Amino acid sequence: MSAVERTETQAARAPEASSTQAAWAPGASSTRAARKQGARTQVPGVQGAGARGAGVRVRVPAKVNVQLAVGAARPDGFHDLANVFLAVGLYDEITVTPADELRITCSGPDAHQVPLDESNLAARAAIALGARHGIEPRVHIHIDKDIPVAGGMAGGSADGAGALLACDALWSLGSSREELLALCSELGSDVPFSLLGGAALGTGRGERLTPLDVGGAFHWVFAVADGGLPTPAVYGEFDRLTEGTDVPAPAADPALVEALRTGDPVALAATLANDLQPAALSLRPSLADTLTAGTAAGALGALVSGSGPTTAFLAKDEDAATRVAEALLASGTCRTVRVAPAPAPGATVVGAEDG
Ligand SMILES: C[C@@](CO)(OP(=O)(O)O)[C@H](O)COP(=O)(O)OP(=O)(O)OC[C@H]1O[C@@H](n2ccc(N)nc2=O)[C@H](O)[C@@H]1O
Ligand SMILES: Nc1ncnc2c1ncn2[C@@H]1O[C@H](COP(=O)(O)OP(=O)(O)O)[C@@H](O)[C@H]1O
Repeated sequence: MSAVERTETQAARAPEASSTQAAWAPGASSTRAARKQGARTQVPGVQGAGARGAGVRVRVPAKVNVQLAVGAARPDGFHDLANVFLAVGLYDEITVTPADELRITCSGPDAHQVPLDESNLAARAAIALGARHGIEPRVHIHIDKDIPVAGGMAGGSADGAGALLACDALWSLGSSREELLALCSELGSDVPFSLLGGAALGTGRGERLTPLDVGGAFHWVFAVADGGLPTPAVYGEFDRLTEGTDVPAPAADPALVEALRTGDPVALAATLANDLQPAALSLRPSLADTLTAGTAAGALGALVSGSGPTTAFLAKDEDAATRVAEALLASGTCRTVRVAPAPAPGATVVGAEDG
């Protein structure tokens, strides 16, 4: 097998193989809630999930921001964006099964970096959905994490959207897409897109989505850096770097939207843009070497993914992506590389699990 890890060949990991776990009770149970929970073990549309103790497994993609136009800081501390999201084929899998109390476990190479308390976005999603419907979130949430943590690829958001969809199915709530998207936007600016997938323009703080057409497959290489970059720190550095300047209102680039629509990688590469890139490079200057290495290896375009520190490289085709990935690995300018196609579907129920 090539030195380049391919997402398609990754073996499924069992929830039991988790490397970290934690449990807590989110509050006293109400009788009504307990009754509701007990009555809702059937998952419509998922074969074999009606048995007591069965769970729901959901797959959720990572994202790259092909355009991230950032406006000035708003009074609430957020920034207005024109955020063109593209979902890529790197996935976390979230499995939710009935349990005595809310419990969260995580497996995967970066599992030790994932918080296992109520700050975990998957836990927050289960609590929020339960609260809306008077259900105690007595579930075991297992995250099989393949998306780099704190890497600008929305891994936490993916887990939030995945847990929401999985709990909705487990509890047979049948929430509409609009209801789920509204809950997602309460969890975080990027969470609605993790549910939607494909490509979309995010306005406001990124949570108001307009789906975009994508006319073909794009082949991406991601260089994963050592350590993460906290998103608030990168926005803070953006504010510092733009202080005293007139920050224009963010707007989507029509040429980029057209490049997505026609599936043209050369045109997309020419229009890639990330206003957070100078801030990420200011906080992590070594990322410039990674960008240079990928470009020298033949990438059509290169940019920091969102707030970083993952860097993203658009290749002409699958073979070119493999060559860029191998050159990046050999350059020693990143911790690891991943190859992934785009677009990828949003959060999807992929099966039932025995409890
Ligand atoms: C930069 C982006 C690009 O898609 O993603 P990442 O690269 O981190 O994955 C997003 O804007 C991150 O979205 P997300 O990570 O969901 O952010 P949130 O939880 O809503 O906010 C975390 C913090 O980021 C800052 N923030 C976020 C969104 C926004 N439009 N303006 C901001 O200033 C704020 O400081 C906020 O307190
Ligand atoms: N389920 C989760 N997976 C990963 N990180 C999480 C999760 N829940 C909360 N977090 C927190 O969110 C932070 C950002 O992680 P992540 O979403 O992976 O990166 P980014 O915001 O750069 O896309 C992490 O440092 C971690 O503290």
